[in-house]
Amino acid sequence: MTYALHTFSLPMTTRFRGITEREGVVFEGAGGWGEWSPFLDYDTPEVEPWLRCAEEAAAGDWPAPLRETVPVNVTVPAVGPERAHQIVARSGCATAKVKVADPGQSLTDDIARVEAVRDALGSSGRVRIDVNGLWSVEEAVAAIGVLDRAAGGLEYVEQPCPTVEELADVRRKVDVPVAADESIRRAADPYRVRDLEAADVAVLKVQPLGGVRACLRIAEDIGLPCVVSSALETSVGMAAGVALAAALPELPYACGLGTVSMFTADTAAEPLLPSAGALPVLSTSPAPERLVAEQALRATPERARFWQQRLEDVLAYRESLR
Ligand SMILES: O=C(O)CCC(=O)C1=CC=C[C@@H](O)[C@@H]1C(=O)O
Ligand SMILES: [Mg+2]
Repeated sequence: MTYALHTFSLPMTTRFRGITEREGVVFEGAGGWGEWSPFLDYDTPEVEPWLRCAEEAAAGDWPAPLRETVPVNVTVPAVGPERAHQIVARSGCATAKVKVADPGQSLTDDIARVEAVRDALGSSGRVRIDVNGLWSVEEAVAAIGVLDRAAGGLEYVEQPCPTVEELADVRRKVDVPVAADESIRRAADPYRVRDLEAADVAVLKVQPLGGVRACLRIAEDIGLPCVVSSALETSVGMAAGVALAAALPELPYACGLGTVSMFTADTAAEPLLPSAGALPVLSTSPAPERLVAEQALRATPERARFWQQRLEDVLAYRESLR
């Protein structure tokens, strides 16, 4: 496969995961476009499966979908309650995922955000929280009870603590279901989560786990309900997550794939944004027409060189494994 990289750099509307500018590349293959956008803090072996996901998309090698649309949650960053209310009310989604335990904020801030989200969703909506592994077991047990009451019932708590062992411990101590996200990054991780009975729900991200087909196999093997979440892809990469969600035999929860709205612009001319809380399923990724046409979306030549080097490092790493 040859790789003619188009490097993008897109400002985010709100700081998220410490990121204000999202960088990555897209390239075209025989069957469509793929996006490769591993976060900058990941090293070469870690970003190799991310490339496999992009190659699968560019080859046009996705399994047949079982549904035409995929329900998504609105993602609420660690913002104040008024802004949180506004984000949820405007989203059209019936499920909200609320970031909590953000560094520099208190449990009181989280309570206010979760209450505002419940108010915006109404009693029939679902509220889940994402801790990104920032609590100890003791903190988790105390905070989950408080936030469950503030939310009028939580659907689940995502990654309350950093380790799989701690997740298992929390899961035994609280009634709210536990979802594993950061505990599932490499291909072997989901099996550990299953074996230690550490979670009720598995969060699958197509890029870190090596693509749609790889994730389908994992989902089948671990036998846990799965939520497909984004790794903050642009629409080109988001389509791969949607393809996985569309091909999973069971999809009991809304997916975390509604994040294209967190960018000020998108690679595709028609961004993959939810309508009435759901995304359309596409047979291939949308073409990055805007990125190709608009200089403003492209990264500087220096950043483009960085991504070219990053790709060469991964290809050399693959060779070293053969
Ligand atoms: O799940 C969602 O609603 C959106 C995706 C999302 O929250 C994330 C995407 C990328 C990096 C992560 O820090 C973050 C997450 O923790 O789930
Ligand atoms: Mg998460």
